[in-house]
This record gives sequence, structure tokens and C-alpha cells, in this order.
Amino acid sequence: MYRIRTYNSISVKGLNRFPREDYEVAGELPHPDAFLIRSQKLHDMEFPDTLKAVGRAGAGVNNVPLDRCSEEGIVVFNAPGANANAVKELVLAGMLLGSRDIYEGMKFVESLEPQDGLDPLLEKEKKRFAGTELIGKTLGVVGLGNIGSLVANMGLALGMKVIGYDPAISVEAAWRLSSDVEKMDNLSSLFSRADYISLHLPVLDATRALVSDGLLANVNPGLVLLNFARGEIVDNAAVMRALQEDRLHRYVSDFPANDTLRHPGMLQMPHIGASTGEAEENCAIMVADQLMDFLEHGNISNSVNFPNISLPRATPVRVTITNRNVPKVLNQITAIIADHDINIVDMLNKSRAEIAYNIIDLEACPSEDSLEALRSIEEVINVRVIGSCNHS
Ligand SMILES: NC(=O)c1ccc[n+]([C@@H]2O[C@H](COP(=O)([O-])OP(=O)(O)OC[C@H]3O[C@@H](n4cnc5c(N)ncnc54)[C@H](O)[C@@H]3O)[C@@H](O)[C@H]2O)c1
Ligand SMILES: O=C(O)[C@H](O)COP(=O)(O)O
Repeated sequence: MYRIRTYNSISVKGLNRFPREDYEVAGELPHPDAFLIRSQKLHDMEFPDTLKAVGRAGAGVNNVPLDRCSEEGIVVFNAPGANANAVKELVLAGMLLGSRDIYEGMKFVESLEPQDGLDPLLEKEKKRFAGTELIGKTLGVVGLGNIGSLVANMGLALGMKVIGYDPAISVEAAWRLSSDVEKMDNLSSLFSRADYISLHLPVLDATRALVSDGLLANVNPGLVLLNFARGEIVDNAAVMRALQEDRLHRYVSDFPANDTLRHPGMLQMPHIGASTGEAEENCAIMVADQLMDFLEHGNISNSVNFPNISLPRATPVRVTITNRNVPKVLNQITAIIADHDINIVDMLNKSRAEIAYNIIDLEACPSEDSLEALRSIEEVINVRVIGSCNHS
């Protein structure tokens, strides 16, 4: 029986992927094989010894201590692209909220009592809520991955000129992106040319407080900045200064902070970019399937700290080994298996940064002695037997 401990509100469609005869799935579950989470912060948590994987039903993994997970041999998965459309659609709403005074106009209507002469009052006051159109304006997209590429293509469909910046764009993302998106060589050029800027990059050491006084110093009048990426990417104090000094027209953000609450010019939402039924289902299903493939077969897809690796089962007995990615470990592994007279039927080894991962299909169950020998290789982090052998 595998044990999945859940945090946050995970779509039932995803939870139902786990067959109940083989999986226990619940919050507060002891001895979990895996966590299934959304934005639950794991940085201060000590992980149970049994934990083998973390499935993040979403895109951002800044709530997970990736280095510690790698050191402890814990595979972290996410759900790339599964909530991208939900965010793209909310960015559209954000652009409209930033260009038309919808929010203030609706607040005004909400403030009215039923009265004679309502129509003339509305007609008189509506000039206070006039706005501008998106068509013909320049949209700058920072980060052209799963979400940014959709936002950029949407901008073109709305009749906008679109410019983009992404120093590490993937081949798949480049394929998704229209060739009409103009590539910027640096952020300053993008900030100086755009009328709307939408952020779609992860928070990393290199991107913390990236949007600063410097970038906001030389921008088009009437700029609308949209942040559906992460609060930490933007220096809130710099944004507040830019709003006060009329360098920025609106800041539309999914990440309110104590210092930004009720600040004029800010339109803030409670982190609802991915909060649609469709996105929640897509994310939960994708991550549940990845966790099952990993727990039952040792295969890894869409990991953010381990290599992607998949090997069709050649035998019922599979051993997976995680080791630090240094020379001569594979030799030691195969030598120990050979010394214990076990035949390797198929195997695959892949590495990513500091981590190497091996899938080895054996003709027979490995003995306790052989497993002990494998575990005692200095650079080995963990050894797992998958199959009906009488040990863990
Ligand atoms: N508001 C929400 O609810 C919500 C929902 C989903 C994702 N997000 C956030 O959006 C981010 C992006 O999501 P995604 O699915 O598009 O991820 P993604 O990994 O598909 O794309 C991120 C892109 O950012 C690029 N990038 C990295 N550093 C950059 C830099 N310094 N400048 C410009 N580009 C840079 C990467 O090369 C990549 O192409 C996530 O990391 C998450 O923080 C928020
Ligand atoms: O990175 C993400 O996928 C989003 O921020 C969504 O987070 P959530 O799953 O907590 O809504």
C-alpha cells in the first residue's frame, strides 16, 4: 500500500486517480511515501524518513526546499502548463481592469441607493470612469514559458504589438510562440517600450526584486504592470513610488502584501491565477499520474530536481538508485550486483546537476546483503526495490 499525504485543496478528480486498493490518500497521514501539495510551504518542515516524492499540483516550486529534497533523494514534481490557460485568462481580465476603470465604476454603482433619476446620474458620472483600449498598444511579456507564451500570443490576437524577454526560453516554448513576438535583448529595452508588462517568470535568487526603481525609471506614461508570477519578483516600495509619481498607471497583482493593501493604483487579487476548476483538475491529475508512475515503476517525468527518465518494465523486479553525480558510482553498482550473481536484464542511468538516478531491472530479487552493499556506496543517497520481494 502506498501512502499519499495531501496538503491544500486538491481536486477530487486528481485524488480519484489513486486506486484505493493500492493507495491511502489523506491529510495528516503518517509515514507518507509522497506529499501532494499546492502552495503549502515546506521550507521549515522536517521530512519523514519514508518520503520519496513531492508532487506540486501547480507550476511554482518556490514553496519547496529543492536543494534539501535533492540531498535527501526526494523527487519533486510539478505540473508544467496545466494551469497556464487559467492564468492567461486572468491576465486578460487584469489588462482590462488596468485599462478601463471597471473596478472604480462598479464600486460607484454599488454605492448607489435606488432613486429617481438614476439614469441621468449614471450618464453624468460615467466620464470619471473612461479608459483606453488594448488594440495597438505594446504588450511586454517577461518569461515566455508555458504561461508567457500563451499571454504573448493572446496579445497578438487582441491586436497588440508584443515584445518578449526570456534569456532561457526552452525549445518547446519557442515553438509555441508566434514569430510575430519581437524578442528583446534585455529587460530595460522591454520596460522602456511597453504600455503593458506582464510577468511570467519564476522567483529565483536571480529574479527576486527584479522589478526595481531602475527598471521603472524609464517607462511609457500610462504603463500597466501585471504580476501573476510571484510577489517577491517585484520591489513593492519601488512600485508604490512609481504609482505615486505617475510613472505607473496601475499595478495589477495576484500577490497582495501588508504594505500594498488599499494602496491607490493597485488592483490586487488573492492569488487566484490558477483557481479554476479546469486548472485545479489538470494540475492534480497530471501530478497524481506522475507520482503513481514514480512510486510503482520508478519512472520520473516533469521533475524539477531529478532527470526525466522512463524505462519500460523488463522484469517484475526493479531497483532504483539515487546517487550524487560523480564518476565511478555506476561501476560500483553494477559490480555489486554482479558479485551477488544477479543478472541485470535492462538498465538506464541519467543525471541532472548534482543528482544521478538509475533504474535497473533484475532477473531475481536482490538479497539483503546486496542491498546493504549498494546502500553503503559512499555516494549513494537511496536504494529502492520495486516489486514483490520480501524487503523494502
Ligand atoms: N498566479 C498564479 O496562480 C500562478 C499560476 C501559475 C504559475 N504562476 C507563477 O508563474 C511562473 C511561471 O509559470 P510557467 O508555468 O509559465 O513556468 P515556465 O517554467 O513554463 O516558464 C517560466 C519562464 O521564465 C523564464 N525565465 C527564467 N528566468 C527569467 C528571467 N530572469 N527573465 C525572464 N524570463 C525568465 C524561463 O526561461 C521560462 O521560460 C511560475 O514559476 C509561478 O511562480 C503563478
Ligand atoms: O505556481 C502556481 O501554480 C500557482 O501559484 C498556483 O498556486 P495554487 O495551486 O496554490 O493556486
